[in-house]
Amino acid sequence: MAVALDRIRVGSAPDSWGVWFPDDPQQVPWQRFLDEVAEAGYSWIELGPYGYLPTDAARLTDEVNRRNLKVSAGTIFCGLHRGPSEWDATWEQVSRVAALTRDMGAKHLVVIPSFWRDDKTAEILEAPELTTEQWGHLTRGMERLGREVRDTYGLDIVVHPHADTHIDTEEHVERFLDSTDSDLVNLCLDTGHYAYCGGDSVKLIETYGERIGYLHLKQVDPDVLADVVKNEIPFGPAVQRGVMCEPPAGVPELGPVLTAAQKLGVDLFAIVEQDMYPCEPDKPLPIAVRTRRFLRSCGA
Ligand SMILES: O=C1C[C@@H](O)[C@H](O)[C@@H](O)C1=O
Repeated sequence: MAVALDRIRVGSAPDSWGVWFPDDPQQVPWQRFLDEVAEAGYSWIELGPYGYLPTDAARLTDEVNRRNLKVSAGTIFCGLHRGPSEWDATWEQVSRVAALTRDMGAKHLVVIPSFWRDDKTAEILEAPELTTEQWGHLTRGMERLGREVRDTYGLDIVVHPHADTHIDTEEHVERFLDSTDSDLVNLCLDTGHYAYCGGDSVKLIETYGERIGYLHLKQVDPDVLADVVKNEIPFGPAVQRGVMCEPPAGVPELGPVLTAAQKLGVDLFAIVEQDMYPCEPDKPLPIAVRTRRFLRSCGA
């Protein structure tokens, strides 16, 4: 009998329906996502890319309430390692997303660092390693973001390590955490991205427990990943090859991750995200139903 994971709040996100962009002909309409995520047995969702779901808070509230759904977070992308000149554009994006996130009753803003390699074209956009000066811009910029988002919108930022960004490997994630103030900046640990970049999620939860503010549950297919690493394939094409797979077929094992998170003794969102852009419209629902059932078997 699995341990009851009563501090874990499971949800899902547009990402698990193949949604990466606000508007794209290869994606399912937002009404279908909302209908199916509720049908699959989830009660918490994220906003996904801003503009995919309605951006009018009253309208979105009506749509989620009708389906007994609640919103756990919104998401932004930013390149604060480039220095203070990035602030105005970042804040302009943050203002829109954070206002909607707050108005939907959520408490978290997921912050994803910008990509150093283009998802679609594989073009190298920036060096994969930051200079010492850029690390300084990144950590001070994220602290400023954490402070201003909290003061202005009442939300906590949770920074999301991600493949093909500068916060990816164990070394980079630990460096980021060691260089930022825990009162201002914590982590959205994405178990799939962390495994993709060679990290061990259970170890990170056990050693940096007080910095884990939010979870994305995701698994990697180790065979596809070996090929991706060997051939230096960028993240977008890697997803098309199925590198992020349906639990429990991949790694890391999610039961031990959830048990380690439960032991932290705090309430934590654990939002399922199986990247699959682009996908056939009938593919996500059966996977979502099976994944929800699997997580229940783990106690969540
Ligand atoms: O949180 C996420 C948002 C997606 O758009 C992203 O690319 C995905 O991999 C992810 O983890």
